[in-house]
Amino acid sequence: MDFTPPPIEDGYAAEKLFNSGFSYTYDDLIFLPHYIDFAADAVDLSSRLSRNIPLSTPFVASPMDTVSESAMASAMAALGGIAIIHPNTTPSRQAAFIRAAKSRRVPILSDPVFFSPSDVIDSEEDFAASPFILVTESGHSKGKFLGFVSKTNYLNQNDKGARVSDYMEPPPAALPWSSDLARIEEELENKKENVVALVKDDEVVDLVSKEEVDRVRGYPKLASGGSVGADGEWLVGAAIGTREQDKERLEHLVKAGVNAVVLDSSQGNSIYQLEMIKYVKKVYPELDVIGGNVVTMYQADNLIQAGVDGLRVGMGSGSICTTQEVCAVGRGQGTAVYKVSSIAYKSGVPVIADGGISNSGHIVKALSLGASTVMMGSFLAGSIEAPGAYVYQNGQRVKKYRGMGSLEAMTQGSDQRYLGDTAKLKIAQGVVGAVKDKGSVLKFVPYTMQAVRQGFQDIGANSLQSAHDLLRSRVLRLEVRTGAAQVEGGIHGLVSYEKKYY
Ligand SMILES: NC(=O)C1=CN([C@@H]2O[C@H](COP(=O)(O)OP(=O)(O)OC[C@H]3O[C@@H](n4cnc5c(N)ncnc54)[C@H](O)[C@@H]3O)[C@@H](O)[C@H]2O)C=CC1
Ligand SMILES: O=c1[nH]c(=O)c2[nH+]cn([C@@H]3O[C@H](COP(=O)(O)O)[C@@H](O)[C@H]3O)c2[nH]1
Ligand SMILES: [K+]
Repeated sequence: MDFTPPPIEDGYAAEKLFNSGFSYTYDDLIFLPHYIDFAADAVDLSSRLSRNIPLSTPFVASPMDTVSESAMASAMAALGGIAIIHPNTTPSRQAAFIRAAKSRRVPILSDPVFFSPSDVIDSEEDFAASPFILVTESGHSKGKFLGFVSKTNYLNQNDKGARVSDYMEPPPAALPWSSDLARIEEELENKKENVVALVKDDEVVDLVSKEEVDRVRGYPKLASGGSVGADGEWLVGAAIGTREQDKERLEHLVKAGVNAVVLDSSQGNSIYQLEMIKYVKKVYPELDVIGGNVVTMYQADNLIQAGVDGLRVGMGSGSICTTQEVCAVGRGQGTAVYKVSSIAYKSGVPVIADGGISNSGHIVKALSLGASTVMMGSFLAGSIEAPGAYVYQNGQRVKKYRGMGSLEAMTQGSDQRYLGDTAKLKIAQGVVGAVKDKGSVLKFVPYTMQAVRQGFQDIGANSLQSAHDLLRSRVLRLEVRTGAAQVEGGIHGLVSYEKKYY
């Protein structure tokens, strides 16, 4: 008999841990630290959203109507990430969000509104999210630029029934649409003006105020030129469904210059999606198509065979998701990301870890388990760039955040997907809620990135590729945390505390 004890293992390699029959999520897992021979600042987090879309920041804003419209798209692109514009609206409005985001290269908070000179402003609401109303001969973006009305100007106007031409201000100095913040600042300074117009192909696309320039200047300096395509415009993605009418929607999006399209389903391994992938690849061979959602290797393999350029992973892991409860289907997000990535990388298909991200540690885990990017809803929904206004709830400033499968969101737009030809009964797979005010993504995303770099440094990965190499060569070691270990890993035993990350 051989009484030599088996070797003591210092943590498990991922493949051993994830073959144990458990569905693990991020909080169940912990990485063992490795060896550091580089500075945290040296960690390179550049990645790919899909086969042909490089990103310098591996962050993606979710296609949800309380997360991604034009302001989020320009801010995420400015940060080196990308937003996927939600489809819970008409095709032309979804396309307009893409156009608005792509028509400038500064992450200002604006969605331009156009009036004709004879129009009358009914109320402050006509300004929507923009501080200005632009007046053109036609009342649309195409047309001679005649002047503008600022919200302050309107509020100070005694005769609210007056036509805008009676009190609008004349067009300010103009700059090309692609001007950066420094160029705009210089022009404002030189002309001693408070506002400058951005023009593209002889059309006014937006106005930028000194106030907006100062606001953006107050955030951490943007590290790169952002996510920019070959045409010099920011990269913007958009989501569509898998119904016949989504083909027409896609045509609108392509005309607006969309850079990648996400097929938005909770269970992506369907005949509907396989057919849509083939259709998109045939009609728009240059366009990257991202399939999903999937959580198993089997599902992923089917979509890869059909030709996807990217995979979105997660079923029921989102903060507003009730899918696992309602349908009893899904997977712990840590396991899902690891399993799908372990097959997708062999075909060079990047994986988006979608849902369940609530802190920087979750991002480190998702990326180190094989994902190329993380997609976030709740993490971004409390920002000023997310659609909707802040309200007070129990003394806290919050913004609405809702699932796209919640009854409220379904009634708003995605009704047809549920009440298709046969389904008569509507079953919600998501809830409506609220998230805390987090300020601008231009501030908290750079801090989150830095925290992620520190996590990478601890595991000895100086890039995303290096983290994936450590994972696959079994150098990366991890363990499952018991309930008590999770309590220990959190804040505990204090009478009170204040949690501040930066
Ligand atoms: N990631 C997640 O865990 C989940 C996400 N969601 C989100 O909610 C939204 C809706 O998701 P789903 O309900 O999965 O939308 P979906 O549009 O993919 O599916 C809705 C229903 O329509 C059917 N369908 C789709 N295409 C069809 C076609 N061409 N012909 C006939 N029937 C067709 C589907 O089989 C399904 O029964 C999405 O934004 C999704 O991201 C919802 C649930 C879970
Ligand atoms: O079960 C669901 N019912 C819904 O109504 C719903 N809406 C969004 N999603 C998914 O959740 C992701 C965002 O999750 P987080 O807030 O955790 O980032 C998103 O990116 C989606 O994958 C839903 N899942
Ligand atoms: K959930």
